[in-house]
Amino acid sequence: MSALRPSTTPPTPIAASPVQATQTCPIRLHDLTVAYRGHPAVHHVSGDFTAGALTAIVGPNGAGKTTLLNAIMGRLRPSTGRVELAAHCAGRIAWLPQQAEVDRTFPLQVFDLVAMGLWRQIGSFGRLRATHREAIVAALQTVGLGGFERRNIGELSAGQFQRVLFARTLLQDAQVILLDEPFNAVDARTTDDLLAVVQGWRAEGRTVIAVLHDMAQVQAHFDEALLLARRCVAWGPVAEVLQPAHLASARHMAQAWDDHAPICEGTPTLHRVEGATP
Ligand SMILES: Nc1ncnc2c1ncn2[C@@H]1O[C@H](COP(=O)(O)OP(=O)(O)OP(=O)(O)O)[C@@H](O)[C@H]1O
Repeated sequence: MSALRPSTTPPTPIAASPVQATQTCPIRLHDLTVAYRGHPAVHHVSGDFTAGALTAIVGPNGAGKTTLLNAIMGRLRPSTGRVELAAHCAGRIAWLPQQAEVDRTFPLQVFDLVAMGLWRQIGSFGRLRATHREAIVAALQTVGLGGFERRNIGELSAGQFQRVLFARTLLQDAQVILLDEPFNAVDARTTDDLLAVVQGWRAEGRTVIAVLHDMAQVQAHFDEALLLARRCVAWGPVAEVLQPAHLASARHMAQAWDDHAPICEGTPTLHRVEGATP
């Protein structure tokens, strides 16, 4: 078994496949409401995600952040409104769920899990060629896990497993990458390494949308923020969204929540701050 520790292996970039540069909005929300058993978790949200930008979705616990990601992925059906995906994004959205959603008892080796990122290229019955194997090894090296190929995923620490999921995402060659609390329960070194991967996606023109709780992280690394408290409190450049008044408003809305509220309780709200640039 390899004795390599990820924290001693600096990430090294692999040759990224080029992303078609486009300014077309990849995802547009049209008055989107998503409810569970009639109770809205995301309520009347409209706006565009900026192409090629890093957007953080922030807000209190229960604000609807994961629900919104699930709606974008098509895993939840809107009650009203819709999610519009640009044509160039069809089938090219990667999704990295919260670790708690992944069953790590499944007997699977790191190499095979990362190889799943090539599914779009290879298909269900395709065979891995030498170039695919090289790409898998390179992706693992990029996330600091060179030598971990034959480890069982159940043997990895939370941080190591998150690196593996990032390696799989690297191979997906997605136009849009959705990350749900990607740095939860991982240490500072791993977070820094994975943030470098995220910055690499940005440099390649990919659109990244991440649910985050660490506001300092958002301010330091992200271009835009969508502040949710079931409704959209503010959406635009990070510095404009993360103002004390907006954060207080989100906290107030969270405290005022009524879990038995009807599905439509007022006029739609939207505070997309204009002038955003990636
Ligand atoms: N499967 C479900 N069935 C019923 N209600 C749900 C379900 N999933 C989430 N909810 C409710 O929807 C609301 C939004 O949940 P969601 O997980 O989207 O919030 P979040 O902003 O991601 O929260 P956190 O920061 O705590 O992860 C919450 O009130 C939650 O209880």
